[in-house]
Amino acid sequence: MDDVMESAVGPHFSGLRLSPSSLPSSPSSSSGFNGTADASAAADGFAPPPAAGSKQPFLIGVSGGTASGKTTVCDMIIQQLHDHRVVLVNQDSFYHGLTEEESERLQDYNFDHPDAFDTDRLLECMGKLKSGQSVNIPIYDFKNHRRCSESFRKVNASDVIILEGILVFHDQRVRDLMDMKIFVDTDADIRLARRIRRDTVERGRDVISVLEQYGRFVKPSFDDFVLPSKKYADVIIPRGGDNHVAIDLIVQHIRTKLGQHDLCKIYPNVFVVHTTFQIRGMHTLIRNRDITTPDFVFYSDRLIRLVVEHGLGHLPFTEKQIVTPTGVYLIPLYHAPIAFLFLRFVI
Ligand SMILES: Nc1ncnc2c1ncn2[C@@H]1O[C@H](COP(=O)(O)OP(=O)(O)O)[C@@H](O)[C@H]1O
Ligand SMILES: Nc1ccn([C@@H]2O[C@H](COP(=O)(O)O)[C@@H](O)[C@H]2O)c(=O)n1
Repeated sequence: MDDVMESAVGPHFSGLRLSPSSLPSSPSSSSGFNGTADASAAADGFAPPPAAGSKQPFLIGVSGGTASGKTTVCDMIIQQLHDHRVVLVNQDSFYHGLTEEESERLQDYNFDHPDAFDTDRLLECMGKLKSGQSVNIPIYDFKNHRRCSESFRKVNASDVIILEGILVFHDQRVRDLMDMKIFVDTDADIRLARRIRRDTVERGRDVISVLEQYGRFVKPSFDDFVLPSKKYADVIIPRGGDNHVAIDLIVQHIRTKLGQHDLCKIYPNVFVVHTTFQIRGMHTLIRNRDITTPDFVFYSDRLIRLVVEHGLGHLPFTEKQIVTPTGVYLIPLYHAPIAFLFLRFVI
C-alpha cells in the first residue's frame, strides 16, 4: 500500500500548471515543464476547475400514483433544504387544455394517459431551467380542465429543481434530464381514500364522479404506465411523507451533491482538488483509529502537500536560470515567499 501511495503522490511537479497567458514566449520556455505538469496534474486528479457558474442545477424527479404523497414529500425536501434555492415544478401544469368537444364528454377523457400531457412543452421548460434560464410555466385549473391563457408562473434558475407528477418517468427524454429519481410508494387503498377527500374538497368533484374516474381511467393507467415506470427510480419511498428516515437520507444526499457547487459559488476563487482513489485511500487511512502515529503523520502530510502544491499552481511565476552542479536548468520560480515552499518540496 505504501509503495503504491509513494509512487502515486511522491514528489512531482503537479503544482506547475501554466496558463497559456503566463507562458513566456522564448523558445527556452518549451522546457517540458508545462506538458509534464499538466499530465501529472491530470494523473493526480487535478483537473482544471469548472468555470464559475458552469455547474448545472440538480434535477430531481418525483413520481408515484395519484395522492401517494408526491407533493407532500417534495414540500418536506424543500423545507429541509432551506438554505438552497429550490423550485418545484408540477407535471400537472403541462396538461393539455380540453377542447370544447372534449369538455362536453369529460367523463370519457383519460387524464392519466401520457398523451394528456404536453410533454414537448415540459421538455422545453425543463431544458431551459437545467441550463440556468428562467421560464414561464403554464397554470392549470383542475376545475375547468384548462390552462390559464393570460397568466404564467415565472420560475427562476435554481440550485435544485424538483419535477413532480404521476408520469414524469414515462418519457425517456424527461428521465434523461434527471439527476435523481424518487418513487413515492403508497398503498392503493390509502391513495383512493385521500383522492376522494382531496378531489371533493379542493377540485370541485363529487364522490360518484371520483370513483367512476378512478375505476375507468386512474387505476388502469396506474397499472399500465405509472407502476411500470417505478423501475427507473433510484430511491423508492414507502409510505410517502410519513417516512422521515427516507426523506432525511435523500436530503443528506442532495446536500452532499450541492456542497462543492455552493462553495464555488460563494467564493469565486475556490478551486476544488478533484478526488482520486489515492486521495480517498489516504483520507480513509487517516480516519482509521488503529493507524499508527507515524503513518497518520505520513499520510496527513501527503494530503496537505497535495493541497499546497495545487494552490501553488495558481500562483504567477517567472523563469530563472540557475547553474546546478550538473549543468544549466530553467526553473520556474514562484514569487517569494512562496518560492521557499516550492523548493522545499521538489528537492
Ligand atoms: N402522510 C400523510 N398522511 C395523511 N394525509 C396525507 C399524507 N400525505 C399526503 N396526504 C394528503 O393526501 C392528499 C394527497 O397528497 P399529495 O401530497 O398532494 O399527493 P400527490 O401529490 O401524490 O397527489 C393531500 O390532501 C394530502 O394532504
Ligand atoms: N383536469 C384534471 C387533470 C388531472 N386529474 C387527475 O389528477 C391526477 C394527477 O394529480 P395528482 O396530484 O393526484 O398526482 C391524475 O390521476 C388525474 O386523474 C383530474 O382529475 N382532472
